[in-house]
Amino acid sequence: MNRREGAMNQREAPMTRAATGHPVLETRNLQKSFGAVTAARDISVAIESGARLSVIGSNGAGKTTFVNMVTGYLKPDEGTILLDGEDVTRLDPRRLARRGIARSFQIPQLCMELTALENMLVARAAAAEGTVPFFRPARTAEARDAAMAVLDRFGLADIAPRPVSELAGGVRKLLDIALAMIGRPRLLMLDEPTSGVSAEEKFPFMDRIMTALDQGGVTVLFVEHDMDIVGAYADRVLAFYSGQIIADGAPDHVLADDAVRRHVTGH
Ligand SMILES: Nc1ncnc2c1ncn2[C@@H]1O[C@H](COP(=O)(O)OP(=O)(O)OP(=O)(O)O)[C@@H](O)[C@H]1O
Repeated sequence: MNRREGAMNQREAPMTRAATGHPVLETRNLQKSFGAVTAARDISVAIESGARLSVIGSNGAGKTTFVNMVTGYLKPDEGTILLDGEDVTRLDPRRLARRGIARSFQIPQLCMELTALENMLVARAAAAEGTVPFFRPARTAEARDAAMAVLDRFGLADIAPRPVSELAGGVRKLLDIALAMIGRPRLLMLDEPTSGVSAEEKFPFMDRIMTALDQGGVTVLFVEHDMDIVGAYADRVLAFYSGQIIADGAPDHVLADDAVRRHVTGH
């Protein structure tokens, strides 16, 4: 059974993966404005361990603002962020990364001149030390083995010695996610993982990512505009509109919601 068939079955019995306990992440009444624009209004949500949660919404709905607040790139004006029950609202991205929140970006954040493996070693040292030691990537055999194990999980072992500048866009995206996994995060945020991936490639691409992430035992939150991908790979969907969550639940339920059809999917 591939991931897509698995996801179909999950939709009949949504959230089965989520039955493992307390929320990894909880936000309470998050508020953020930019001048007259309210980008987050009273965002309260609990994300359970093991979830595959997709964040959807049209342009400007507040998805990135939410992800940026949870990963420490933006400070909320009001509200609280709890990681495993601990208040982390004021922590910066580096400290949050060390506490187990990792993210990938729509445009991969990689060092082009370094090889894939060297990028992994820099990321590993950064995860361990909390700084980005460009001139001191982790070089022990243990660090190398750990980096190769993560590359292997993503099917990237063969490109380990190649400079990132030589790699295709899709491979760079995979490497960026592998990089985020090197610190063994508890929660991984993916920003539009399939953007720029062709229609034929997007399902195999997501299968590869999700299989690798399943092995890593990480809770995943992904921002996504492609509803086929959302329907196939999420077990829960948060729909944003105008800085608010307008629907939250299993994909079938959220994608059939009238307000979501009106404001998000455009049906
Ligand atoms: N740094 C900023 N300064 C001013 N306004 C901002 C800033 N960041 C976001 N906004 C505004 O906040 C609102 C929410 O933006 P946000 O980027 O969170 O939406 P989004 O759902 O991620 O959209 P997209 O899908 O286009 O990335 C928008 O009106 C946006 O213009």
